[in-house]
Amino acid sequence: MAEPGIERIDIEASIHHAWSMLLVDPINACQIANDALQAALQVNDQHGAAHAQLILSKHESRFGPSEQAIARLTQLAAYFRSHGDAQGQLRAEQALAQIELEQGAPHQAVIRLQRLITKPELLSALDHASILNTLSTALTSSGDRERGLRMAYQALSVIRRQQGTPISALINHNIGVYQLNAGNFDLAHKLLHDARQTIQPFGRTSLLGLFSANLALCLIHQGQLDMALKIIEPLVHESCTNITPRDLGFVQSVTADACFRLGEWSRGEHYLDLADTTLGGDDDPFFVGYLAFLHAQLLAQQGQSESALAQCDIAIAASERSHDDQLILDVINLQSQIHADRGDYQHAYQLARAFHQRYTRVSAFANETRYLTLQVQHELAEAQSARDRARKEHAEAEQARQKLSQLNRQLEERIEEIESLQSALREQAIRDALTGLYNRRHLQDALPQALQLATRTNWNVCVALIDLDHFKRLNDTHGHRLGDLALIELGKVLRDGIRGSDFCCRYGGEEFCIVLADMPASAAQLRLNGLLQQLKARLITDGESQFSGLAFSAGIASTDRFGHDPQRLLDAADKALYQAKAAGRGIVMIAEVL
Ligand SMILES: Nc1nc2c(ncn2[C@@H]2O[C@H](COP(=O)(O)OP(=O)(O)OP(=O)(O)O)[C@@H](O)[C@H]2O)c(=O)[nH]1
Repeated sequence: MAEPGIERIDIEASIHHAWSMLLVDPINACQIANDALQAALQVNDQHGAAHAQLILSKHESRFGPSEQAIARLTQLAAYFRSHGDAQGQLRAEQALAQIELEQGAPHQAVIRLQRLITKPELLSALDHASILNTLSTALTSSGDRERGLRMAYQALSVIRRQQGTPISALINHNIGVYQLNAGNFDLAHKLLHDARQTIQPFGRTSLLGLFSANLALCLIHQGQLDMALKIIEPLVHESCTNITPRDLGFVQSVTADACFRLGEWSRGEHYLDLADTTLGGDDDPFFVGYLAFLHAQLLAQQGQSESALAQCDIAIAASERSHDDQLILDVINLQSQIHADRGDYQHAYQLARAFHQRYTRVSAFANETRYLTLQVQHELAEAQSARDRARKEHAEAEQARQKLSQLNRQLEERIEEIESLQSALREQAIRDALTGLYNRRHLQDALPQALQLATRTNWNVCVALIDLDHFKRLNDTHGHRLGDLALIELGKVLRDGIRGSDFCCRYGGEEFCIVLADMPASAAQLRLNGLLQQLKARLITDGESQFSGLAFSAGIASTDRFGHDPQRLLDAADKALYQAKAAGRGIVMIAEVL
């Protein structure tokens, strides 16, 4: 059995591909969707199957019986809703709105579509633009032309980064049709021409038929009949699989129209017959009106004025329903001509006046539309530049914020560096470089502090001065290097031999000082004697010479005898040290008050 993970990716990719092709190459899109459906059913992928069916149903709604499509799309919309698939639901509902629109229920379509865009931020640009485009057509069909136009331009602004795509062509085309109906032929020509150019590379699709038919209709209104025929006639014999019956019927009708206006009556009649067959039974008011008008032209030319006028009445009624002002003007004009040809000048005159009144109204509307178009474009451009400005400001603020936090980081690093440098310097200032012990400067700060603490805690503190014996001789005999090593060794013995709360420092030269807290003088003497023995036992060597039996003399002064004045204690300890030296060295003496 196939690996389900792999099938899932294939199905998803196929569905995505089919969606993107549905507009321009529906036959191929359906083939791909069908394959995806089979694959999805095989691996029991309900989600994939539903999306594939959605594509097939959408196609069916354009090319096949709509009742079946409605039933399937309704089912699919419910399925997507119950499974929380917002995009699936949206696409199914949009397809339903499209059918409602084609079935002449634009109000219903408007309500459905407006529900779909309540949260535009959740839609992809393509889905959003597509819904706005359908909504635009639905609004225009329901008579709200102004909002229809606004929606179309809004759709265009939503996909402004995807110019040249089929959907942008579709939107341009719809605005072109809008301008065509309003009587702004130059603007309509440009939009329809651009839309047709965009869609042409995709081959002979239904869209090419539709866009060409509207462009040809525009050219007819501009009086460029040959050009109109040149564009539309080659598309007339499309097979029904590539083009929807409505689009094909429209192409055939416009071709007939161009022929009639060129005076090519039998050629036009042929195309009108084709259009009748293709559109037979379609009750869309636009097609009903257009076909009736074409028949009226032909009948009038054949001298059957009564039948021609009857067709004109049908055409007027239908185009009033489809809000097609241009067709109404054409029909009134034809009616007037028929009456004039029959010698009924009174009727002809009345109709000419009606034409004139209507024409004035339509022209005013065309002007209003031009103005509205500019206004909408201006509003959208303003909104766009406000959005761009806000985005730029946001980006600049973010950049500044990042720069600031980078500077802060650098500053913090610098401060840390300075602080560690300062503490290294502080440490350096109170440390003796040779032995690593504190130096005399530290003693000057630390001794008064230790004595102050002792006053509060009622401890006895001993200050001991220690001086190496016969150090000069050692230096002279073994050299300064060994002398240094002897100092380092004594430093180690002292540091390792005192408690954590005590401290020792190099007082100067070969002299050291220890401060022992919470200790009577006799205990300090005992401790120092122990250290003396340790030192004596150490072998001091620099690799070349060696020496052992190094000794020191020491004098101890305690607070219980000399009080808490640092200098008095140091002086007393120094005196005791002197006495130890005098007494023969290698002795630890306790200073006594005389
Ligand atoms: N190698 C070395 N010698 C030092 C250092 N500081 C002081 N000295 C030497 O220590 C010696 C001290 O000599 P003296 O003051 O005469 O004392 P002593 O030779 O130890 O004799 P007594 O103290 O009387 O036992 C001098 O020769 C100094 O040069 C040092 O950092 N390294």
